Amino acid sequence: GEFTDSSSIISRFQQYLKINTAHPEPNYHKAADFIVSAANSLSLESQILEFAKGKPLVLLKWAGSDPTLPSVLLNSHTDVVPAEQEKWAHAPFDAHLDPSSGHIYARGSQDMKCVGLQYLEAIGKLQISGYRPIRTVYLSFVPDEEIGGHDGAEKFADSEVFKKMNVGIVLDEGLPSPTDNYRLFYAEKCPWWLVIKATGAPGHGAKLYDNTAMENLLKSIESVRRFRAAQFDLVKSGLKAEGEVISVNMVFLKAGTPSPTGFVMNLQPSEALAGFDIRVPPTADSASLERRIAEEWAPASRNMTFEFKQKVSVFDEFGKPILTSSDSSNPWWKLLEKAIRDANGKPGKPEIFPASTDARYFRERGLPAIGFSPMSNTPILLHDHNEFLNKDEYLKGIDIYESVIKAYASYADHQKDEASRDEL
Ligand SMILES: CSCC[C@H](NC=O)C(=O)O
Ligand SMILES: [Zn+2]
Ligand SMILES: [Zn+2]
Repeated sequence: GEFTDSSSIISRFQQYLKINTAHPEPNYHKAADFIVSAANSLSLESQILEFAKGKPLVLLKWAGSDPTLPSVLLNSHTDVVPAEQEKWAHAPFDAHLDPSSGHIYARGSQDMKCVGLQYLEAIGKLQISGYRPIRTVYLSFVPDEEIGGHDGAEKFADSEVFKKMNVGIVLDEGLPSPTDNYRLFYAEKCPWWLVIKATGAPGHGAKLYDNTAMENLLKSIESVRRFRAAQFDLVKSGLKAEGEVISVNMVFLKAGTPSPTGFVMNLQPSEALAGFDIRVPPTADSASLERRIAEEWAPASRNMTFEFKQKVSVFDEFGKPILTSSDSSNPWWKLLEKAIRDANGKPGKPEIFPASTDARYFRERGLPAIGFSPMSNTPILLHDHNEFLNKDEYLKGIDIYESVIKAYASYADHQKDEASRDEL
């Protein structure tokens, strides 16, 4: 039919990609209208929630036959990161389909407009096949993820509406895989955004003396670099996965005395700052990292101070690391793996997501949440220039979700489900 032929499916994806929802001025209303009209054509119940003004969240519902069972939530964010238009081969909001490769170039093609629309396309296919869900399936299209999710998923997960939904399992974004595996994430690293500041004696640019701000800062930077290299070596040697090590990258340097032509060259400044994006896995020894920061990276003994611009705890309110179990205590994990295999895909090993997603707001509340974006044989281009997804890979992802949504919405082992929620 017209709805399920692959050229209509691809052109709907392109339409969604063409809506410019890049920060700092995302066109959220246009995206919300697009989603609501797609939902109408599938006869899904829809509502727009505005937890923060100008930031609509679209919530869709596909009612199940047994409303007493905990529901399935399929989450995706509608916002995307900005793109440097001139540096792309094809404009980031043209959704250009390259006829020879089949790649669709657009900001959001991997992160994560693909997933949001694949959920809907999969539901459309299931409806046409005559399938009726037992569990209720909800879809949330949330704003704000790329700037922290505080006005999106965080407020949503905190809301009365959310409580009434009685969610039992959440699916959210993952990462592409360059191999034919599909990557699955049970946890994510926590962002610690650190600014260290060195102070020291100012003086003549020609003079050698101790305790300058620059020297004090450089000693810290050397120490951070050694730590970074050691963590990275663990990954390079294959001893640890990317998700298991602490990442630290210097993201800014600020020092010097400005002059009309640049900087004063013969004056050693009395202050110097550096910023670091640190990501801490929930499995890491975060207490020892805290000591390292206070004792080695910003020691008061070297005239240094530090401040966190953001410091997300790796622990929940009971002091337990925030993660979703991927063993037999979590039936959703096995179901997902099996559903992927049933659709001829290969599930990978459980991993820790290297950056942050909205999944943490659901995991924090004790809900199982799995990060999964069905993109295999695809380079990782999130936040990069020329982000693309191949059209066949997109279509394959819809088949995968058809299998996954059917498995989840049909899963009716009530007792087992309750047991696994208690354990989590
Ligand atoms: C911590 S708020 C920013 C969230 C962002 N998420 C995806 O890239 C990230 O930098 O991981
Ligand atoms: Zn994302
Ligand atoms: Zn992102």
